[in-house]
Amino acid sequence: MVAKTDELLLKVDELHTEFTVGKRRVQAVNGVSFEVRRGRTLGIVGESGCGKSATAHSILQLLPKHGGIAGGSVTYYKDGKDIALSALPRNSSQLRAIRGKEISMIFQDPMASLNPVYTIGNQICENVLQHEAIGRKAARARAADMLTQLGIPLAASRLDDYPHQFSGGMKQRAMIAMAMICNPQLLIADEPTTALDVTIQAQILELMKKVQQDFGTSIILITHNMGIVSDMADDIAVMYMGKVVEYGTVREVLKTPRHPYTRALLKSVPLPGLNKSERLATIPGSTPDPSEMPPGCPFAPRCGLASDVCREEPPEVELGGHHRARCWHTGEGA
Ligand SMILES: Nc1ncnc2c1ncn2[C@@H]1O[C@H](COP(=O)(O)OP(=O)(O)OP(=O)(O)O)[C@@H](O)[C@H]1O
Repeated sequence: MVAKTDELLLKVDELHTEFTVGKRRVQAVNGVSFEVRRGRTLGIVGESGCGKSATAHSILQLLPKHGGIAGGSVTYYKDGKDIALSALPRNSSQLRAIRGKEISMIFQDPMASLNPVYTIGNQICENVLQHEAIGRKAARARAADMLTQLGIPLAASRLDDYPHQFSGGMKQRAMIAMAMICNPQLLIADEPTTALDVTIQAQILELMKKVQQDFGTSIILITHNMGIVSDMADDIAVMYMGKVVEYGTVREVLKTPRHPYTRALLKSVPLPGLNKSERLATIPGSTPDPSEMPPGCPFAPRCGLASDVCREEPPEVELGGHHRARCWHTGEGA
């Protein structure tokens, strides 16, 4: 079992990512900062459209042509050196060498990422053949071993199957195998279980925990599900309208949430030991259009604590430890 540490692996600092849609400019990521430490899981949580995926895709610059990083930085710490990932051209050989080898991603929908015309084995081996000086036979053996570790019976013979011969849960395991085959330092999992039924969801999440324990992989887990975050993550970044509004360890954020949005999110999901006796609440109102953001705090129109001061950009308040929240009213309403 590999221990969790406090050593920095990735730092995202004041990241801005924009998309241009016709004449509109969408600020999908609007000054996001967080850290990922070795062997730990950071959960990024927030409602649909708050910029979770755009943040994840910005780390490896996996953005469409009409999108790009407009400010801030992403730094990867490797063997005592820091590499400014956001400063590398998106098709540079340096960035390509990191993608899939040191930092890899798994996506929500395995069907969108698995190619139907290639066998599972070919697709898993491709990654390792691309990044390592290894023969096809050795790559196949490693792929079979990885699938076995991920609980696929008779893995060596299943390598010749095509994606349509795998069930949903098996496809997601194959995706994890593809992402893990090069033993990356960081695995970014973007809603990895949303498309699966709850039993398989639980199995896949357990597998990700095991992979982390066995290999010491850091994980960024993106989800809209606070329950999954409370179960899986060590640290949490709560996002709202392209910003991290609260950040800290799971204990700091779940036990003493200080942003009204985090509190509202927590009241809207059943969490063991946290809100047993309370009725679940919904968050009133809806998120504003990201291309027409109101001035000041974007949550103010939906917030019970909002006052005149919230028309101004809220400060990021340091709350002790790693805990911080972006709000004028962090001391109220607990
Ligand atoms: N390829 C794109 N082109 C244009 N706008 C985009 C693109 N991808 C995301 N956006 C916009 O950026 C904002 C953030 O989207 P993003 O997908 O990052 O949110 P999310 O929190 O991951 O949502 P979900 O949970 O629904 O996946 C949204 O307003 C979205 O419409």
